[in-house]
Amino acid sequence: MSRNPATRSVRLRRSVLSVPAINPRALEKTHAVDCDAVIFDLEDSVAPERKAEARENLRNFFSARPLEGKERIIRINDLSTNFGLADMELVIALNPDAVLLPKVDEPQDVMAVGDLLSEADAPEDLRIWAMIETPRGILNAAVIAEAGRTPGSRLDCLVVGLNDLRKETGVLPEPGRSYLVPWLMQVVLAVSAYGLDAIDSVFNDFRDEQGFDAECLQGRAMGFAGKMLIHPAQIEPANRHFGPDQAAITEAEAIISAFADPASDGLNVINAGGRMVERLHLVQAESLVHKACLIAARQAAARKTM
Ligand SMILES: CC(C)(COP(=O)(O)OP(=O)(O)OC[C@H]1O[C@@H](n2cnc3c(N)ncnc32)[C@H](O)[C@@H]1OP(=O)(O)O)[C@@H](O)C(=O)NCCC(=O)NCCSC(=O)C[C@H](O)C(=O)O
Ligand SMILES: [Mg+2]
Repeated sequence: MSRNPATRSVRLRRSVLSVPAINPRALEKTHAVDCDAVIFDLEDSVAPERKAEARENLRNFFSARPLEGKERIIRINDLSTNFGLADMELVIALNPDAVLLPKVDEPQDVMAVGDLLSEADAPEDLRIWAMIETPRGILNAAVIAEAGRTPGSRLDCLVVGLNDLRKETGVLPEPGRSYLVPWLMQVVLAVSAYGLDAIDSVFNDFRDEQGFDAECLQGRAMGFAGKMLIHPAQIEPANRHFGPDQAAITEAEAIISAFADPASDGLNVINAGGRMVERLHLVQAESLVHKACLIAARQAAARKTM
């Protein structure tokens, strides 16, 4: 059985901003910025001797006021470290939308966290995201994503981490990511096979607007749902590049109207202005228009709170 990406429930994950949990000022900024999701990082952006302080910051942040209209994800330290279990206790106490596991090598890494959540009776809608950023993680991307299909699995999203992957493999940073594209596509293929989302890696040089634009365009063309970000300046371009543009919305609406025409009743394929359009394109068009509606609703809600 194959699952068409267009039939998955549509989530907005164009811009996924990482915020070091050690930085209360940056945490506070997440209320005002227009990203779709926030990753509260307890892992690599927090020094070992400050992990407890970072957890305390997150407790204070979550208890102060709810973060409206954005997915909330906590990135923990690997369970094999001295910090992983304390991070999981915090996740269970704070009940974010998801927990992000770093350096996932194999499906068992995801299952171990799933078991901890179930033993703690964590709500079913507390999902698991997995960072794919090790050579074994790339090699196992398909079996990791497949684990998301086992009954009761909470796996929802894979996030590529190219800093770690470059460190492990020796691939050098270069525009176009030519040596990395095959591995990135392996992740996209894996999520497409098992109905998950894939988020493209961070782009470190947050002042390089042109470089960031090019990488967003590439990530979008490869099939990523969005991009992990490190700086608020990256949010607007990520939203623009990973959201449907007006031309795509107009085209999708035309496909929906063409199939709604009684003349299309009983037809699986029609001529839409000289182009073959099938019902599979209708499904894609409906999904795109739904996404556009979600974005419009978010913008309207944001205007209300201004
Ligand atoms: C990279 C930074 C350390 C730069 O910070 P800074 O020098 O403070 O930048 P600016 O002066 O331009 O900041 C302007 C204001 O914006 C706020 N800010 C900056 N970044 C963020 C953020 N991510 N979220 C919220 N707010 C942010 C600053 O506080 C300034 O505010 P104000 O002082 O009021 O003017 C910094 O951007 C940063 O720490 N970024 C995130 C780093 C991070 O999360 N790292 C972990 C994720 S990366 C990753 O996962 C790699 C992956 O694992 C892999 O292997 O590839
Ligand atoms: Mg990493």
